[in-house]
Amino acid sequence: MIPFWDYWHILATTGLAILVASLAAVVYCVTVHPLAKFPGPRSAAASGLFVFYHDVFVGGKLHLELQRLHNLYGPIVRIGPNELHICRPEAYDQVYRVGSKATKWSCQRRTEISLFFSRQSVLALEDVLSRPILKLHARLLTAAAAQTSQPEVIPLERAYRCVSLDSVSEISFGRSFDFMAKKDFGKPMHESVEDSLRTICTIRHFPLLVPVFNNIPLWLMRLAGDKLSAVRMMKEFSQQAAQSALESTSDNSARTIITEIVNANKTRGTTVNRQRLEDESLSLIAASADTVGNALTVATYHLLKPENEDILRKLEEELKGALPTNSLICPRYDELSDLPWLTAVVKEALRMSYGLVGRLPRVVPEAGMVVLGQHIPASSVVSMSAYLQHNDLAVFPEPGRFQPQRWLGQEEKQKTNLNRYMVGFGKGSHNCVGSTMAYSIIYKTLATIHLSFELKVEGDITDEDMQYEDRFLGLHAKGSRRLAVSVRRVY
Ligand code: HEM
Repeated sequence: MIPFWDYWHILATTGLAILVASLAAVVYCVTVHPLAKFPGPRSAAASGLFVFYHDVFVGGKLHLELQRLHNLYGPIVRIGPNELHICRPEAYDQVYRVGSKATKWSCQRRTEISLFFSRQSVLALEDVLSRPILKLHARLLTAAAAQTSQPEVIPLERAYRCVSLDSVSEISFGRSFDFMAKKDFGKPMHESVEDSLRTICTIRHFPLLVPVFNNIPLWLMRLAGDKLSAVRMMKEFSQQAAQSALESTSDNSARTIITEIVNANKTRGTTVNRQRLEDESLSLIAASADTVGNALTVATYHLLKPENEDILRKLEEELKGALPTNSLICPRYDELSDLPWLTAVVKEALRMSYGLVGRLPRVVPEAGMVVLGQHIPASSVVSMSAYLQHNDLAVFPEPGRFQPQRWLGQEEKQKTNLNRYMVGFGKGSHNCVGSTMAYSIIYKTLATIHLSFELKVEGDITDEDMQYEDRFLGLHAKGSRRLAVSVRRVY
C-alpha cells in the first residue's frame, strides 16, 4: 500500500509538471510559434483564454474588442495562439476564397439542398413564403381597425422573426410553427431561443459538451420547462417530419428539405439516418429566423425615424408606382426584385444587421496563403467579421447612418465595389445557401407592410437598443427595448 504522504507527493509532482508544461507552452506561443511575428496582445498570443473571456465573461462583445485591437495594431491581429483576425475589406475575397476545413456542410450535403434554394425554386415557393406575411398583414389590419382609445401595440421585432420561422418550418418539416397565429407571436419561444443562443456561445468553447447539449432527451427538456421550450419544440417537429419522410412510400408527398434529402439518397441508392435529417432541418431554422428578422427590424426601425421620412416616402412612392392597385397585399418577389429604392433599403438593412455579427473562422490550407502581403502558415485559423467590414469608414462613410442612397446613383465601378464589400451572406464555398430565399422574404415583407400601413414606433427605443451582441447570430442585449409599433393608417 502506498503511504498517504506519497499521494500528496504524486499530486504535487503532477501539478508542478502541468504548470511547467503550461508555462513552456505559453513561452513557445509568445516567442517562437509561427504566428509570433504578428502583432496583438500578449494575453491573446499566450492562450485561448483571451477570446473566451470576451466571448463569455464580457458576453457577446468580442467584435467591439476586435475593433479596438485593429485600431491599435493594424489590419492583421493575433487573437489566439493559432488564430489571426483580419480587418481590411479587400482581404475578404482572399480569405474566404480559400477552401476551409472548418466546414459545417460537406459539398455533397450542400448539393443535396442547394437546388431547393435556387431562384427558380424560391419563386415556386411563393405561396409558402407569402402565407405568414399575409397573416401579419391581417393582424395589422385588425389592429388598425380597432376603435379603441389605446392603440394595440404590436411587437414587430418578434412578428418579423415569425415571418421566416413560419415559412422555413413549413419548407423544412412540411408544417408551419404558425407563431403568427399566436396572440403574443410566440413570446416564450423567442425568449427561449435567445437563452439557448447565449448558452450555445458558452458551450462552443467546450467542444466535449456540444454533443451532450445537442442530445438532451426530450423528457429532460420537458422538465426544464420554458427555458428549453424552443429547442424542444423544434426537436419534436424535426423528429416527426424525419420519421414520416423515412417511412413514406409515396413520391407525391409535399416537397420539403427533408423529403429532398431522402429522395436524393434514394436516387443514389444510399441511405440517410433520422439524426442527419433532424440536424439538417434544425440548422435551417437556426440559420434563417434571426438573420431575416434582424434585417427586417433594422429596415423598419430606420425607416420610421423622423429624420428618415424622405426615405420612407420614396419607398412608398416606388411601391405604389410599381404595383398595380388592388393587387395588394403580398407582391411576388419577381415584381419587387428590380425596384431600385427597395433594393437599396434592403441592402442597407442587411449591412446594418450584419447577418452573423462575429468572426467566421477558416483553416489555412497546406500551401499556406498570402493576405495583405503577409504569408500565413498552413493550419493557422484566419477569420474576419461582418461587423467590422460593414462599419469600415473608407467603404461605408458614416456607417452608423441608414443611407440607402449609398447603394445608388454612383459610378458603376463604385457600386460593384460596395456589393463586393457587403458580406452579410458570407462568401466562398460556405456562403449562405439560402440568400435568395432570404431576399425574397425580406422584399415581400417590407413591401407588404410599408405599402399598406403607416406605423408609429411605440416606446423609447434608441440606436443603443438596436446594437447587436455577437451571439454568433446578432442578439440585442438583455433588457434592451425592442421594436414595437402601433398601426395608424391603411392605404
Ligand atoms: C438575412 C438573412 C440571412 C443572412 C444574413 C444569412 C447569413 C449567412 C452566413 C453569413 C452564412 C455563412 C456561415 C459561415 O460561413 O460559416 C450562412 C450560411 C447558411 N445559411 Fe444563411 N443567412 C440568411 C438567411 C438564410 C435563410 C433564409 C436560409 C434558409 C432557409 C439560410 C440557410 C443557410 C445555410 C443552410 C447555411 C450553411 C451553408 C454552408 O455552410 O454551406 N440562411 N448564412
